[in-house]
Amino acid sequence: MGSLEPLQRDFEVPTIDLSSYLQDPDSSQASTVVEQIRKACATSGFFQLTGHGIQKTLQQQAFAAARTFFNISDQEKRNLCGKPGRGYEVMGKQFLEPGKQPDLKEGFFIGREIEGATPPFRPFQEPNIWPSPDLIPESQFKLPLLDYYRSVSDLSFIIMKILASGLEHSNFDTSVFAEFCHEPISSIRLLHYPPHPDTKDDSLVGTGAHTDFGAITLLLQDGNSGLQVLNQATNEWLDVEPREDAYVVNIGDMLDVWTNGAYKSTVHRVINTSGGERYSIPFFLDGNPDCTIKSLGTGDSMGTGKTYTVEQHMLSRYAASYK
Ligand SMILES: O=C(O)CCC(=O)C(=O)O
Ligand SMILES: [Fe+2]
Repeated sequence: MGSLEPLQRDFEVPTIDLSSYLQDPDSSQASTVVEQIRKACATSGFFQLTGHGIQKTLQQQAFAAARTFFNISDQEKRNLCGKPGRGYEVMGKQFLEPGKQPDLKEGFFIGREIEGATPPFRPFQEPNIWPSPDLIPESQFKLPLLDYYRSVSDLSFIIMKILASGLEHSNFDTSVFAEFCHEPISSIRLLHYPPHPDTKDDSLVGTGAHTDFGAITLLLQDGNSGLQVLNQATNEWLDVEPREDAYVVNIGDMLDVWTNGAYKSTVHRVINTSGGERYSIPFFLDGNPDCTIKSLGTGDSMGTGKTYTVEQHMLSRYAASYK
């Protein structure tokens, strides 16, 4: 076996078909899927997932909901702003890349619905904010989006299992993943990018260069290009093909820390040069708020001796990237 360091030419975003794993996770085809995912996460930290079992009609309903929402008036959207991770986020509210202008995108966050929750609410656990049914009927927004949320959330737990299986022969204790997936902070975010106003002005970005905060992200794209991943070895941006049938799955900072970089959280950005409007819907699995983020290997390989909870980590990342 050669060096474990990935070669530069291995930096790619492969497409991986999950169907054999879903049919029988103990089959030999399923082990191939586990290995393909492990390898992708150890190199670019990104892959596209097909055969994931999420219905095309549900995905289309989620995009239709996003289009309807972003078309309502500016004032009506602003009335639906909320705490971090909930409701409407105005254009330019997030500022991900120092040295660039604020992100040219608007968004709408939906978190896990918590039955019977009463105040005071912990951060990221506030009730969702919904447009009044007179503005957008529940059948066109709230209901399909909650359905969509549950489906992608279930898929994210399956991917966490696969990522744990991929580490079976390492010294990482992945038993914490079950706790992490219990009552997690997680959200879907409807995103709308207007056409890029001036492709010659490189201070303008749709989503500035960043790494994701949580464990994994499952992103649905609308077929418009714009997402790029940074190959740090060559300092080149790799375009991610906008496939409507696939989820772009990527590793976030928590998993990178847990695995000492065995799974990589890679810098990415969006520049909407598609010429038209671009919509995307990321799902972020950020985990149980009380879970600790530190190396799961033996010894304190982070060297700092510091540990953070999911909640502390999320609060500090939101504070750093929101105006
Ligand atoms: O819109 C996209 O394609 C990616 C968005 C993204 O990277 C994020 O929200 O973290
Ligand atoms: Fe991201």
